[in-house]
Amino acid sequence: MAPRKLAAGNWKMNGTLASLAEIDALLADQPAPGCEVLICPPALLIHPLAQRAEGRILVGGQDCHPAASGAHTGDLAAEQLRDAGASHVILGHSERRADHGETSPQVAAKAEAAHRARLVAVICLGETEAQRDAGETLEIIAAQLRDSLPQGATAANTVIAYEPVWAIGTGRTPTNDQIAEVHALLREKLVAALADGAEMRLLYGGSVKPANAAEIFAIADVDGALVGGASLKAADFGPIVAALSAA
Ligand SMILES: O=C[C@H](O)COP(=O)(O)O
Repeated sequence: MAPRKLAAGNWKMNGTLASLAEIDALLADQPAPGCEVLICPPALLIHPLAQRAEGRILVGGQDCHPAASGAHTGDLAAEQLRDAGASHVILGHSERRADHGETSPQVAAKAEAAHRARLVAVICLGETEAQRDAGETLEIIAAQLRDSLPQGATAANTVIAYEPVWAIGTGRTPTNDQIAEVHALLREKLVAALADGAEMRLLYGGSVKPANAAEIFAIADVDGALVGGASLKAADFGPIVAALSAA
């Protein structure tokens, strides 16, 4: 069974080679954290980060193409991420759904490609503010989960991240009850759909900071976080990793 707790950092389109010093600082402060730590940097930094981390943290991509190779200018195959040192790949982030028009069936196809390359797929779901205001959150999340989950998903090869679009990079977070409600729905749907659905890890993402991490990690069925802005600096991500280790 996969270790339960996962602190994942999504650097998005931020960072250069010099930024890898933040990982040195993180590991110097917490050489053996009590949870898995995953950093998903821009693709160009996957290989140098994996070499530098020497297995002490996990490294992931932020997207992959559904095909294993071919004429797809500018895209990256899951096999190439794996070859560079990645073990995970984030898929279906709301920024890719918005910026690149990714649909849930496309996310499922990418996740199947990730699994073929032996990558763990971190599949992101989340409602917009308008959808929440309209009372559609649970319906939207259920539909995204149903359509984004690939054939062959297991607790070992797939992680689900709930990221309300309106909480990403805004400093706003849902209430604990709102997070608990969505995670309970995800758990119920996963248990119904998969033999090991009770074990699949559910991350919360959206304005997770050192100040709110412990409170969020205490919520039922929150097995970790997908952290954006606060994953860029060891001074911010370190306390989040520590809070999850202690949860
Ligand atoms: O993938 C990470 C999420 O988009 C959260 O980003 P944030 O922590 O900057 O709000």
